[in-house]
Amino acid sequence: MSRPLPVAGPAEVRAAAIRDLGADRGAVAGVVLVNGLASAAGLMGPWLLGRVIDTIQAGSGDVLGAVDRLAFGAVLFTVAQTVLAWWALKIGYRFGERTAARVRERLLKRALALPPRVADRLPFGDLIARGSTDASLVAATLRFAVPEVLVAVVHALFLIVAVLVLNPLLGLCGLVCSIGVAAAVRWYLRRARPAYAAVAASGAELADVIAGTAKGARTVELLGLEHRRTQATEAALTHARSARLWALWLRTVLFSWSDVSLALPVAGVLLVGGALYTNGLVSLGIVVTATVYFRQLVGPLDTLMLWIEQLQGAGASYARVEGAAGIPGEEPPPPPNAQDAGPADGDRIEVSDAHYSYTGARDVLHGIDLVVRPGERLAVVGTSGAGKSTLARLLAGLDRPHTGSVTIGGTPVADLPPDHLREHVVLITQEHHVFHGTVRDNLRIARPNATDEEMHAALDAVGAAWLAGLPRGLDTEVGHDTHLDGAGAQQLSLARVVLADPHTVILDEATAQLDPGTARRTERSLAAVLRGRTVIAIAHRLQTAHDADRIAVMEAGELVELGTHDELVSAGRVYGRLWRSWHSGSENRRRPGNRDQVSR
Ligand SMILES: Nc1ncnc2c1ncn2[C@@H]1O[C@H](COP(=O)(O)OP(=O)(O)OP(=O)(O)O)[C@@H](O)[C@H]1O
Repeated sequence: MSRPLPVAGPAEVRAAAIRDLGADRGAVAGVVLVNGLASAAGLMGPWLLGRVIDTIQAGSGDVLGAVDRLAFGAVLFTVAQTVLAWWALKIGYRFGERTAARVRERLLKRALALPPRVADRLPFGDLIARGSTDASLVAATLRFAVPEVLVAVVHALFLIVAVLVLNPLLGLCGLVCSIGVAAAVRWYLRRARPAYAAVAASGAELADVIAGTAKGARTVELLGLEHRRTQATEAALTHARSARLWALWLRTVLFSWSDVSLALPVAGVLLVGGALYTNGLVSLGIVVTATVYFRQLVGPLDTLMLWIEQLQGAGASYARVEGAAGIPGEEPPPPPNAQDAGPADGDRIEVSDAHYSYTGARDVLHGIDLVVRPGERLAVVGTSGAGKSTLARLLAGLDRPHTGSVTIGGTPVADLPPDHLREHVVLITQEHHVFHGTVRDNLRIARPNATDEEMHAALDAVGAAWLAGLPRGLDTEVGHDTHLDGAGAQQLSLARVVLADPHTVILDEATAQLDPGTARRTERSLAAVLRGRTVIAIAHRLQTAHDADRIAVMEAGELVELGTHDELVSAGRVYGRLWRSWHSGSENRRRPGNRDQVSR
């Protein structure tokens, strides 16, 4: 079971948010400035309305002319406010898009920088949820929340300051009546953070269960585990649903409470303003202006409420996206000379007293000692679970033993940087991948500076005749312009091996599960790839072991026999027994193409 991925704490999320805002500080300042101007223009409308009322009430001079001028001014300021607010939002949205891209790129870079041995053990569904749902939520929030929140805060501040300047008593009255809103927000925030963290975690758990079922679909089908997997999915769904319902309930209370609270400042200002006006302490125009300002405050405060609620979910997602920085990378760092120097002592592979455990609780390899000579063909045989694939992973540098060593030319293979590693050793399994992009892109993964001639030669070597039929040759988009079948995709990945040109190739089930037709084509391609290289084959057929220079026999995590086919047959121990039982089997079992699986 893989350990859950780390989640960043509030301080780390704050630091990341400040970093993201700081990275585009020009845009942030632009939003605040332009929006400040828009808010200032917005204040003029209600003020001019108050002046209209006071002018009509005074009733002296050219009242109509004065009212016309004031009304024209109000129209001008309203237009100015609309244009400035649109401009502020435009700057804000652009900022949001840039920042969202930055957050996604950061997560992607972190995930890609993880060594395969670390990435392999991560909870797959959780990582996918962070890169998709969480990153999208953070991106959407940054895109809309930052500009809208800034706009609302600036607008609200301007309105409050304007009422305080207009009449401090009315301003204070409005603020006292706003306490209900503050109480609602405080109540909500105390509960919302853990609630949304639980929503995000239960979503990731659900993604993990679904991804696990999809990844192991074959095993689920073979072992009849459908009911158990359905039960696990239902349990995860129930968990996710109750977490979401709790968060929704909190949200419902917040909005009902704040709706009532938002009406109070307007009512308070009207009541106190009415009393002040009746006693001749304030003009009617000022009371109307202050009431309209407090009425207008509902708009930005509503926006802030909405975002406070949304930010809880986005905050939990931000914490999960940033938490990826805390995924432990490598165990011990590679020695400095391993970074630039390749193996010094030839291509000799040496496994010395290697112990390995997946979980830390139980060793699955118990002190393996093995030397593979350059150019040798070694077959590794053994019953299922004996540790063959684990040994293959250590030999390929995908993992390192917790004690002992696995070296190539004297250098620990897991310490070799990826570029050097693939020049020395490549593991071929039946899990080949075709990347979105052209055939050329797919091949240059193995050797970035490969020429067209070299790529054609590599595809030729593995018998990829389909290249000639592609509409745009190496520039054909795989998956878009053309579809490659299983054997074609395997040939493409084998051509990558030819280009990487490693001295050692490790084969683990490269063809074991393929249908006979595909397997035959793939084996022909493989033969071309293996020529002139050291080959370590996890042998699932005794014929493969028979053709090898030497055979290593594994049992329960130990290397129990090592020698040539003839030596092991005459020793009459584990391999000898296997060979005799296979050899004395039916004609049918020896027919070419039939698989005698040693490891099952
Ligand atoms: N990812 C893993 N986490 C925990 N234990 C594992 C993992 N992979 C393999 N094991 C365990 O390690 C032991 C060796 O497994 P390994 O796959 O290396 O054997 P194998 O000889 O290759 O078997 P097979 O022929 O069935 O593939 C087994 O007990 C297996 O259950």
